[in-house]
Amino acid sequence: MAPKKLSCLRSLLLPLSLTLLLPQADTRSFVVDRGHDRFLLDGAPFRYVSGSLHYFRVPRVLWADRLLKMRWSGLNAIQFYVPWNYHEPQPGVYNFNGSRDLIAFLNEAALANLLVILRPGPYICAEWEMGGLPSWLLRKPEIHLRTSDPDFLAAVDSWFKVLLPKIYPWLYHNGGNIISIQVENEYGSYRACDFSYMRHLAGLFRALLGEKILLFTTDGPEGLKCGSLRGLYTTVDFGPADNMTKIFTLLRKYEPHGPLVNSEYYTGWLDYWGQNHSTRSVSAVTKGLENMLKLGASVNMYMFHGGTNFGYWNGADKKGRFLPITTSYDYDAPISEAGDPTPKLFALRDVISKFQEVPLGPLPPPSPKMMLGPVTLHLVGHLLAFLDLLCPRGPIHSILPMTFEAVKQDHGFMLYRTYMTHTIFEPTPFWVPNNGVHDRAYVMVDGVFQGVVERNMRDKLFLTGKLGSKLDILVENMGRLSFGSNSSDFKGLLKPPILGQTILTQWMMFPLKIDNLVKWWFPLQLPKWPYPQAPSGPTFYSKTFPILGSVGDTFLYLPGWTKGQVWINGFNLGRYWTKQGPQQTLYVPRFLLFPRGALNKITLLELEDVPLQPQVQFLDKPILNSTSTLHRTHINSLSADTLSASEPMELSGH
Ligand SMILES: CCCCNC(=S)N1C[C@H](O)[C@@H](O)[C@@H](O)[C@H]1CO
Repeated sequence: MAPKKLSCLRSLLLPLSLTLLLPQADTRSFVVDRGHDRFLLDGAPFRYVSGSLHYFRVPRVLWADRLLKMRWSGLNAIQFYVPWNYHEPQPGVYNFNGSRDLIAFLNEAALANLLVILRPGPYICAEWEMGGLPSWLLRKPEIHLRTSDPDFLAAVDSWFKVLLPKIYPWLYHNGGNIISIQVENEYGSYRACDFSYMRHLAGLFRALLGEKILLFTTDGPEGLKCGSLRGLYTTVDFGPADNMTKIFTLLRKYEPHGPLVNSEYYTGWLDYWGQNHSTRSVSAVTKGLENMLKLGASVNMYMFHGGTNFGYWNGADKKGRFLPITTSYDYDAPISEAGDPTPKLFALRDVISKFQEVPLGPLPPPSPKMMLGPVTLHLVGHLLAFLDLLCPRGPIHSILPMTFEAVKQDHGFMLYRTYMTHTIFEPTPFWVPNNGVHDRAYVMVDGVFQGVVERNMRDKLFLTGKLGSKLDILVENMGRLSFGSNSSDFKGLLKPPILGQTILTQWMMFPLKIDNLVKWWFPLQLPKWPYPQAPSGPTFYSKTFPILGSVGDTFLYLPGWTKGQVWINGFNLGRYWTKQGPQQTLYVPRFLLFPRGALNKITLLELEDVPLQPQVQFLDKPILNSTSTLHRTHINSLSADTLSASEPMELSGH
């Protein structure tokens, strides 16, 4: 719905007298009043108290619920990114449908009476796959991302010439709810410091959005030098533990007048697989917010609702080593991953209420939760048994291994196959030089799982084999660097592996379309397993099951499983890594599940080791803070009723 119609809708909802007072598009304005260090909205002093949520981490059916809760919390604005790679999956192919319907999300925000601070990038960071940049940019391996590299700018121009005209009608002065737009993202933290790039972006935004919209930049205090640009309003980001006075004083060097703005006030923090769950205390977060509001600053809380990295969408950081982000983006945010208000939300609402009106009326209750299980899964088959279906076009042949990007495989998995050129009797070291496994390699000889070689790790495998034995290497893309990348994060085998003294050549690459197989081909007439031993390593498990009671949000718990990917009724729920933690459960929104006895289907691709009992549980609470060592104690501490089945179900096997 275009904003003009929207304002008509609003005029229907409001008493006529008030409608006459509503400013029409020609008198609407959102500007910086440098004389009084404040914003003006329609000419009146205005301060935003905003919160971030990412439509791309929340299924569309849940958008209205989350936005209502944010409005009720006392926010008058929301802030969100637009991930380029979410909307342009292939060059020139655009997707703004379903959970990618950006305009529908803007409309939902308007209906919730929330203004919008939009951050369209082109780079967004956000712990999102490649910081929002599409991986197909890397099909030109020499491209210099986030610079005035002509190849990069050509792709950026082409994308923004599609996106920006879509949001133009939604600019506040045109009758919409977008009050400001960020150019790039923390550019000052990027090594390039390419001012012609930033000037190009600013010019493009002005050309496509006009002169009225407020354009701004956001940087940490150390990034202001390279991240700010004349003509763009300068803002900062910092968290509760940072020195607000010092940072705002530094900001004044760039914006001597105008409102103080913290565009990312961290209410929590991100999680990496294998590290402890991050939290920020309620007291610290609320104290910091109050101090900023007392100064008259406008603040956006990052995140107010984090959501989930479904599918393969998580990004990664590099802090000495490669650190993939977890599937949960709970962020210890005021609204939990499952959409439930936390004590932090109520505490923040109390602070906001000291400075501006907060809506009255009850907050919607937490969503209904459901426990179920245990559900015992059955072996569907080894990944290699489905190779023809997973790679219907057959393999690509090359003397040296090719990257995911070179074969146009954006996400997920690729199988690399070669044959042993001589018999190896003694266990012989196998490795990939220059840390060239991006990111995890599951190694098999004639279908027998040998172990894992992973990025950052120096460990080697020791292999034996016969002349002509198949050497299969399943490589998993764990998500491209979203921050801290001084070079492009190509995926796959970046160097030819070495076995003993032999550089392995003559490769076949099988880009695997696993999601298609799970969605369309299961249940299958099981293909014959061609090897004598039982399948080990990458294997599919599955089960169909009815839900006899009422359906609710639930948290899939996979005790004893190691690492893999999960689909529920064909929806890619994301990665699990029980062995690493800290996340032990995956959020399952209730709308994914069929009620009243209809059959639901869970499918796992377990990449390493399967528990003796291939069971999973559906819990009514998440477990996000149990690293592998902690996990055992945690599981012992869970009350019996949480762990044991609520009641065993009659499971119809398929
Ligand atoms: C280790 C953090 C990497 C840098 N990211 C930082 S500081 N952040 C700023 C960045 O702009 C935002 O998109 C988020 O990525 C946020 C962390 O949640």
